[in-house]
Amino acid sequence: MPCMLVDPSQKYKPYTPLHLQSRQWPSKRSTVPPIWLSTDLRDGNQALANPMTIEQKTTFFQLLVQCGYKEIEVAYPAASDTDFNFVRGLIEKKQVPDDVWIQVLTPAREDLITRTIDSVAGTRQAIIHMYNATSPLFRGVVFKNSKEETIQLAVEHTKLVRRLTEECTEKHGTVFRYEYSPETFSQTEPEFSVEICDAVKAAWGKAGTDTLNKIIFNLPATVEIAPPNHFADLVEYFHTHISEREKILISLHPHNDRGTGIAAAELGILAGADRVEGCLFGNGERTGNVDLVNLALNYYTQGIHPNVDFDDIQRIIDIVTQCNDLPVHPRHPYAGELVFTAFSGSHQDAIKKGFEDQEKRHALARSRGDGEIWEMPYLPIDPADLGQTYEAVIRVNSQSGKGGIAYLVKQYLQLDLPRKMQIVFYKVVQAVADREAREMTVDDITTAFCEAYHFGGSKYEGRLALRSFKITSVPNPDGADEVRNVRQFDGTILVDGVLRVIRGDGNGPISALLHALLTHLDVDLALREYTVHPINTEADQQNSRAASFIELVPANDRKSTRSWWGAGVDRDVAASGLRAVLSAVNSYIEDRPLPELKLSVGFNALSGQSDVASVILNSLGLELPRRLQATFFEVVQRAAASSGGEIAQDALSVLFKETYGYGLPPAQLSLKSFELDRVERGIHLSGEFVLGGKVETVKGVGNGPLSALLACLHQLVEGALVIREYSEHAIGEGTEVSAATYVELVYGVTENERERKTSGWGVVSDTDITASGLHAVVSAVSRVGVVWKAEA
Ligand SMILES: CC(=O)SCCNC(=O)CCNC(=O)[C@H](O)C(C)(C)COP(=O)(O)OP(=O)(O)OC[C@H]1O[C@@H](n2cnc3c(N)ncnc32)[C@H](O)[C@@H]1OP(=O)(O)O
Ligand SMILES: CC(C)C(=O)C(=O)O
Repeated sequence: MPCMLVDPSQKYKPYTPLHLQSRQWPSKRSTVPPIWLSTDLRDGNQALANPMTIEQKTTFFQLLVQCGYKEIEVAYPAASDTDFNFVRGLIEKKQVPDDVWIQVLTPAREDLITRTIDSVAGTRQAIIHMYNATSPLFRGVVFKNSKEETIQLAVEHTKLVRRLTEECTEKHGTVFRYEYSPETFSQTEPEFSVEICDAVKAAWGKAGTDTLNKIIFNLPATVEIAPPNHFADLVEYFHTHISEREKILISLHPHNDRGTGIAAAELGILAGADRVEGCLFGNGERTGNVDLVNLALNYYTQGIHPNVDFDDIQRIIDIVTQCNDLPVHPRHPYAGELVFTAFSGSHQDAIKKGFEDQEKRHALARSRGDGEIWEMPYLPIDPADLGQTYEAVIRVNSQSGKGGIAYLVKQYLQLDLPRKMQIVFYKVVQAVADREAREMTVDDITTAFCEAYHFGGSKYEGRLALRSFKITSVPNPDGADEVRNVRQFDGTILVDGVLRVIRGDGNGPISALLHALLTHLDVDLALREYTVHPINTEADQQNSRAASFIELVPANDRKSTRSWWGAGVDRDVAASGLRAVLSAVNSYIEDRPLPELKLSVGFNALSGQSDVASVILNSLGLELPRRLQATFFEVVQRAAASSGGEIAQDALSVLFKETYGYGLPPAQLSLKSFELDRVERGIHLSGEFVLGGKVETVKGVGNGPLSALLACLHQLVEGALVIREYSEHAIGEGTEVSAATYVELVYGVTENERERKTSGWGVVSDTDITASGLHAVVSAVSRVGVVWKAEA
């Protein structure tokens, strides 16, 4: 059986509109906040299944004071000992700040008025609030009173309030103000509301024009029975018809039966009200009292400070809910846990764009000394103003789009993804969201990003990872201008856990790396899009880094619909681009096998040199400089030719050691010990050299240790020794670290009147970097065929 009536007019009467002549409120604006009264501890409390304990009421009272409420209805003291004792406790424990007025409610009954006034005796200042219902239904059904009897009830008891408060002032010094509520105002004939309030004012007899002497007429929408415009009409009627308006504060007390309590209050204020009574988050009878937080923040978002603070709204929610045991709805205006959250794609996209635009707008405004105006799609207030973070602003589920996901990547990884990459990554997240059928947390999204793009450290490294690299600029072989110089990439990358030395040329670092990947790993990709942005520049110049994003396509199909994106971050811009390339290449290669090292004679010289260098790197930890790679490669080729065209990896490191005496006992000449001293002309070196088993002490001066050593050596050899190339790098980590040094020596000597020039390498590693360099030079001397002075 259906419950709802086919014709509800048979059961429900519509409200009676008020034909207000030339109403003013529709075209007014509210530019100052009203006086606030919190009735949480009275109207809010009386609506709870379990009214608050004294302890809870005290906590709540302190919170209201902290928020800045200056008028607080603390109880219906005649209702219970708890309420009475709570009021006494506040007073006796001096918990009421001097600038706060406590208010207490009483019906128009002598015994209850007496007890109510007794409850506040001795406090510095209090508002006595008396009410009686005035509408026809209450007059007829509840009180069975005529209009005159209703007025008489109010008038007589107002006189009683006056007498008792005056006695109390005399006895205890308490200052009183008086508030009268024609309860059920919203259902009372407007003329009768005015008539009874005029009579109450006359009975009170001492309303004045100073704010503190004004009588407060509180107009409740005890039950909200009509749209808010009707309520505004009733208020404007009262405002324009009550006598001595200047001696009156019009207060509103909206309830929310139709869900328009906020609107009723706002329109009522336009219609002439000065004050609003309500509760935090709208607690109160039935659907609640008007929500003071909502109302105040509506002012705030108009640029008007409401004179109350909700700096840490979560703390306020926590205290309120602990006290009244009522949850705040997740969609509650300003306060719900979801109100600053967008799940849907188009909202997220707009918010992301809004933040980006606002950042620029605010920077410009700051530079001009202008205000930083908040203008944000879908967010009428800055969550930060309420102590909320932006963390929850964007949350991702199956309704979300690329914009929201990109926002989170930007927030949490500081990466501003290019639009096309956003679309690609969106599909990655969507796939996870669909698979898991749940909301994606920030952690899910950042992890998905790190996994997809092998981003964020060794945990997410792909099959290829950059270890070290050098970019050198060499003149263009065509002899073109400097700008068009060729860039050479020499680097070490980890390939499936094995170090590989790779090298390539291009017109920039990225194309040089792509060339190296083609040469060594058969990866034939070209660059289609490349963007880079700084990270952290403003906040922390020291730690600023570059983020690069790269799209690669098959080299032979630049318009390909298939492409691979990569991201890389590094302090060095070039390195960030190179990391991004490897990130994209990792996606491209997936599980496919990669070419192995080629150690057979006749193979491509470029990859051959690097492959040989890779073996030396993996076996001995030495990163050979490019010229040494070339020299040693020739040695390897000769050795391989004489052993059937191939050379084993083990044999290769033995060959290297033998060729350069690396790690072997010194040959002809060695440096047994040395001392370095700073002298006026530079560095003085005194060395004990062992030459052909004989120890000789030789001294030399140079502008550094190496030139001082050469000065010593020139005392032992005929001709001249010149260092052509010198490089070094660390081997190992932490306390195990040592230095590897590579020195290429050129030796020139005149023999039989003809000049002979030879060159040779010395390679040494030592825990002392200076010793490593000196020993490398001495080692090289043994490989350039010097003529010893003794021999000459
Ligand atoms: C719209 C509002 O929120 S108004 C505030 C409502 N809040 C509360 O009622 C909470 C506190 N109330 C109470 O604890 C109790 O109702 C008390 C202590 C005030 C009175 O309790 P009781 O004496 O048992 O009376 P009861 O609760 O039945 O109240 C109804 C009586 O008060 C009368 N009454 C109701 N409102 C008023 C009023 N504003 N002025 C005078 N009399 C009133 C009723 O006509 C009825 O009288 P009757 O017994 O002669 O028929
Ligand atoms: C006592 C009055 C103001 C009241 O609480 C109401 O009408 O809701």
